[in-house]
Amino acid sequence: MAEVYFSFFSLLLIPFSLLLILYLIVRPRTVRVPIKNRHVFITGGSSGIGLALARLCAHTGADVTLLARDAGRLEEAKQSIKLATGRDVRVFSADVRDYDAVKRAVDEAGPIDVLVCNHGVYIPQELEEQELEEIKFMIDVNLTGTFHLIKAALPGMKKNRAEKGPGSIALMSSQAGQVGIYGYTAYSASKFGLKGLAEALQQEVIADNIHVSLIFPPDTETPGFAEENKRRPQLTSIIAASSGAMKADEVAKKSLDGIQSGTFMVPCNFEGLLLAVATAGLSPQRSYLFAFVEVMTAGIMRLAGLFFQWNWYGSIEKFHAKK
Ligand SMILES: NC(=O)C1=CN([C@@H]2O[C@H](COP(=O)(O)OP(=O)(O)OC[C@H]3O[C@@H](n4cnc5c(N)ncnc54)[C@H](OP(=O)(O)O)[C@@H]3O)[C@@H](O)[C@H]2O)C=CC1
Ligand SMILES: CCCCCCCCCCCCCCCC(=O)[C@@H](N)CO
Repeated sequence: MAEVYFSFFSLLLIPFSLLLILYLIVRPRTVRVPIKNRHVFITGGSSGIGLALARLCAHTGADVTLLARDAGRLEEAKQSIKLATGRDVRVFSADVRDYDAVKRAVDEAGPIDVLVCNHGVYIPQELEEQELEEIKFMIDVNLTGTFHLIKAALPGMKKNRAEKGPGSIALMSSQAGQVGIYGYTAYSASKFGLKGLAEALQQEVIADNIHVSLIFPPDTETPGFAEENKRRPQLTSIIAASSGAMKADEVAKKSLDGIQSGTFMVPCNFEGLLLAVATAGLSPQRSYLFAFVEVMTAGIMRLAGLFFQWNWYGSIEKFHAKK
C-alpha cells in the first residue's frame, strides 16, 4: 500500500516540479497594462477591427487617437464612437507608408501609452498571377508601415515611462501570420515579418516597461474582408475555413484582453489557441500555466498540425483534379 502511495506521489512530482520551474523561469514577468485615462493610438481605426477596438477603448475610458488615410471615414468613425461612448477621439489622416506624415501625426498626438498597429491590407492571389505592385503594396503597408509607426512613437512612449506605468505596442497580425496559406504569399510574408519584429522589439523595450502583443485573428467580418471575398481564390477560402470566422467586436475584446495582460501571442478563438501552442517556438511566454500546456502538448500539437496539412494538401489535390 505504501508503495502505491509512493509511486502515486512521485508521478505527481514530475508535473509539479515542471510547474515550479516554469513559474520561476518564464520571462518577461507578468504585467497589467491599464487602459483607462491613457492615450491609445490606433492605426486603421476607421474600419473593422480597429474601429471596434477604438470603440471598446473609448468605452473603457481611454483617450483614443485614430490614424488612417481616408479623412471621410475617419470623421464617420469619430462620430460613431462619440455616439456610442460619449467620448471624443482625435483623428489623423495619413498613409502609414509615408514616414514624415506618420511622424507629424504622432508628434501632434502627443506621448502614447498604448500603440496599436492595426492598419493592414490584404489582396489574396496566387503569387504567379499577382502583380509585383500589389505584392510590394502589402509589404509596404503591413510591414514597413508598422516600422514607421514604432520608430515615430517610441521616443515619446519611452519618456517618463517609469512614472506613467506599463506601456504597450500591439501589432495586428493574422492566423495567416502563423501558418502560410494558399493565396497569401505576400500577405503571410508581411504578417510573419511582424513576428520577428515583435520578438526582437520586446527584448529591446522590456527595460523601458513597454510590452509587445502580437494579435492573431481568424477571418473576421469587416468591410475589408467583404472586399477581399470578392476576389479570394477558392482554395484560400477552403483552407481559411479551418478556423471559424469572428465578428470584429469579438476580436477587439480578445485584443484588448491580450494587451491589458501583456500577453505576447494573443489568439482569438479555439483554433487560434491550438495555433499559438503549435507555433510557440522561441516566443516569450509570461504565463507559467500556458508554458506548462506548451511543454506538455508540444508533440501532440505537431501531430495535429501535420493532420491539418494532410487535409489542406488533400483539398489542393482535389481542386487540381477537378480542373
Ligand atoms: N478581417 C479579417 O479577416 C482579418 C484581418 N486581420 C488584420 O486586421 C487588421 C484590420 O483588418 P480589417 O479590420 O479587416 O480591415 P479594414 O479593411 O476593414 O480596415 C483597414 C483599416 O486600415 C486602414 N489602412 C489601410 N491602409 C492604410 C494605410 N496605408 N495607411 C493608413 N491606414 C491604412 C484603413 O483606412 P484607410 O483605407 O482609410 O487608410 C482602415 O481603417 C489588418 O491588419 C488585417 O490584416 C487579420 C486577420 C483577419
Ligand atoms: C495545431 C493545429 C492548429 C490548427 C488550426 C489551423 C487553422 C488555420 C487557419 C488559418 C486561417 C487564416 C485566416 C487569415 C485571415 C486573414 O488574415 C484574412 N481574412 C485577411 O485579413
